[in-house]
Amino acid sequence: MEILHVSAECYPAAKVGGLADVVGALPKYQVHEGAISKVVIPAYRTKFFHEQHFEIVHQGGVWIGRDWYHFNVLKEEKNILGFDLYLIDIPGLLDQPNVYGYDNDVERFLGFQIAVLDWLNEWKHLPSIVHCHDHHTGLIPFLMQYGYKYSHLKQVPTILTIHNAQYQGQFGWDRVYLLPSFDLWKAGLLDWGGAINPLACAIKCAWRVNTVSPGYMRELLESANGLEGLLRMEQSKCSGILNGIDAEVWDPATDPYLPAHYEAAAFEEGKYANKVAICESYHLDPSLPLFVFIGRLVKDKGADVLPEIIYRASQDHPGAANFLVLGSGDSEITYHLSQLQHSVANNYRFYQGYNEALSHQLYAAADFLLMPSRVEPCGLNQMYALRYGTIPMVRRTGGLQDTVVDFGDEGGFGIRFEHASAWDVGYAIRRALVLYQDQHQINQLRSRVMQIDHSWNTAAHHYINLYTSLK
Ligand SMILES: Nc1ncnc2c1ncn2[C@@H]1O[C@H](COP(=O)(O)OP(=O)(O)O[C@H]2O[C@H](CO)[C@@H](O)[C@H](O)[C@H]2O)[C@@H](O)[C@H]1O
Repeated sequence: MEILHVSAECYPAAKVGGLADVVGALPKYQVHEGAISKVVIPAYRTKFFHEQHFEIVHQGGVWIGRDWYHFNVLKEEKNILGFDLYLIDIPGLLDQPNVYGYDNDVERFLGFQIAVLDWLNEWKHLPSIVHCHDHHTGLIPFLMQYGYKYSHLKQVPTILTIHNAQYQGQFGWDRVYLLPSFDLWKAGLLDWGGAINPLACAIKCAWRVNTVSPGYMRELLESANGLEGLLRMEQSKCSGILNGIDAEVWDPATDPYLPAHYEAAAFEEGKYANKVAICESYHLDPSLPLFVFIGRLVKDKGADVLPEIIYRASQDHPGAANFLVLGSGDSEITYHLSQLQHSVANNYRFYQGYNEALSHQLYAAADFLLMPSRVEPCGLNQMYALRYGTIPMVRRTGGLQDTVVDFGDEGGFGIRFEHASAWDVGYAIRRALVLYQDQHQINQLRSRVMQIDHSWNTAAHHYINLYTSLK
């Protein structure tokens, strides 16, 4: 079986968030399962692009409306990720340092998709599956079915994985001329709500659709940023498969970013050494419980309530806990988090920006990880926290609900709350502080959570079963 994953991100080549982690790990585990799994992403000008070696395996040209671009398909030479990685290099379109955030993102990702299909058209054999991730690749299932140039690819099954249905990549019909010619009788498949909607189009045209947790799949049928009705209509081909984590990259026993290593059998000394290292760097008292937040600073992650949560906790329990936030995103949230450093001077630090090394160090150093997400399709952070012996504190939603059981319930190990409000999270923090006083109990929980297996083994198997059902 040969699978081609098409995505905008893949760790470590290009990462903005969890999509990269999934596309950087799932194929590796599929290779372990005996499949041939390949990944193709755009050739952004990232550190990885400059540092690795590539060979050109295909050359072509794409029309985006009236503009013509030459493109190269590059293959990473040494197979350092454990699977074949291909980059679509389109000078003038994709040769930028960042993944998203340009005025011409519509043209950039259209160019990427068209180049992938043009390249695929030239393969001497066909892959068994084309697996598309999120809206940046959402027009591929449609074009494989109805694009005149790609009739050769009609029989290849397509899968869409929805990592986040909030983002759909819509653009106006005035730009339909950017697409390669297709059967106009099928134009309705591109449309949702009067615009071209790549995510909606993929939900209609992919052979199977899945989300990254069963809980999120159920939620989307009720509320999916306008796509709930469509998902209900297509429900028979939809399912939820819980993400895993790359247990080789995320392993406190070997993680190269950590100053001290540890494992479940003997974690206390090593985990504490990581906490001391972070507290020294950030001038915090290591004897206090450390609460961290890591993630994109957007409302969906509940980041807008963090300032109030932290301020209130510092008022209700003066000098009893430390907070450290690592993130970047919305400018208003960033401003409030920065300002908070003046009012909670001794017990709160804010690292604004993206820092992969620091994120690993924080999962290891923290006692508690805060995730007040309003929307969380799966969430990887809570699984990384568990692996590093850190107790996750999560809102009861999506994949968080599927992976974290409250320690007050039978077999539980985390802290759950209902609402992304300062009141609810404040109560959860109160419970965490009481738990922290009982070092025996918290150590038992830490030891237990470190042993939970969230590796990709199970999920990789589910995906292979899904592909096999399409043969
Ligand atoms: N400032 C920063 N510095 C360093 N690292 C940072 C960082 N901000 C975030 N990260 C890292 O980015 C990843 C975030 O992953 P998530 O799954 O939580 O979120 P995301 O919303 O991006 O993904 C979407 O896709 C994934 C994958 O399917 C789903 O789990 C999720 O629910 C869905 O919203 C983690 O590896 C985290 O450590």
